[in-house]
Amino acid sequence: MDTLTRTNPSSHLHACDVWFGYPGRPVLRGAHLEARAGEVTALAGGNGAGKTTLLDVVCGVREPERGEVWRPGRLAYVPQRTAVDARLPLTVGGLVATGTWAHRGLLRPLRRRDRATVGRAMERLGIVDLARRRVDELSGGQVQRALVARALATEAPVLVLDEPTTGLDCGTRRDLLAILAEIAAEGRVVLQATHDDSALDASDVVVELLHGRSRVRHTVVR
Ligand SMILES: Nc1ncnc2c1ncn2[C@@H]1O[C@H](COP(=O)(O)OP(=O)(O)OP(=O)(O)O)[C@@H](O)[C@H]1O
Repeated sequence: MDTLTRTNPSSHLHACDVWFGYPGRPVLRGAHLEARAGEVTALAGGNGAGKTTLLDVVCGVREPERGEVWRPGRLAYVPQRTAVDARLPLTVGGLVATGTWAHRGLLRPLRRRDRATVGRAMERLGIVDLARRRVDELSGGQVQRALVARALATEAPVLVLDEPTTGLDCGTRRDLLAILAEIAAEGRVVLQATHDDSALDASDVVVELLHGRSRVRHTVVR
């Protein structure tokens, strides 16, 4: 079998020689990606380069035609905000609480521990005051923060985000990037696909996708 997906005994997320295409459209042609615990890794590349496709493969949403993917345990995926149906009939608190389903099981009531996890995630993203607001009444930046809080509430060791800063104002973008750096510093893997220069600058490692292959563009030594 050419394709292999494994749980990584180390704390790194790793994709090796990944091939994937849509019908009649090859996209990934031997892409490699490594994202280490404790670092923010950015996946860069022009429109249509295959960033979302590679994230989908890395997260297990799409099965590669060839290649290997290792994941260090559970993973939380924040898709592009525009790919999320913001007409969700949910409050912000309800949305963030769905992040705890992995611990408590679908439709089981929130335990005290789950409520504390949800509260901490909302506090961290500065959205406690939005807890009772409906998601479909929020601005784009507020939805983005709620989605990241939901991912944090999963307590997964790996956080994968697709263009998390797109459409955010300067201050919100800066705050979100600082939060991602803090999350990585706690020993988690943070991987973000991005076009945003400030997000690239704030990342420890930048991997660029070009013609379906990837190369490390730079590693920032802090
Ligand atoms: N569901 C799909 N079916 C067919 N082709 C697709 C599908 N999704 C993406 N593609 C194509 O695959 C290629 C890579 O798309 P992908 O969304 O992965 O790129 P990207 O780097 O994330 O782009 P962007 O920066 O514009 O979001 C593009 O040519 C796109 O048109």
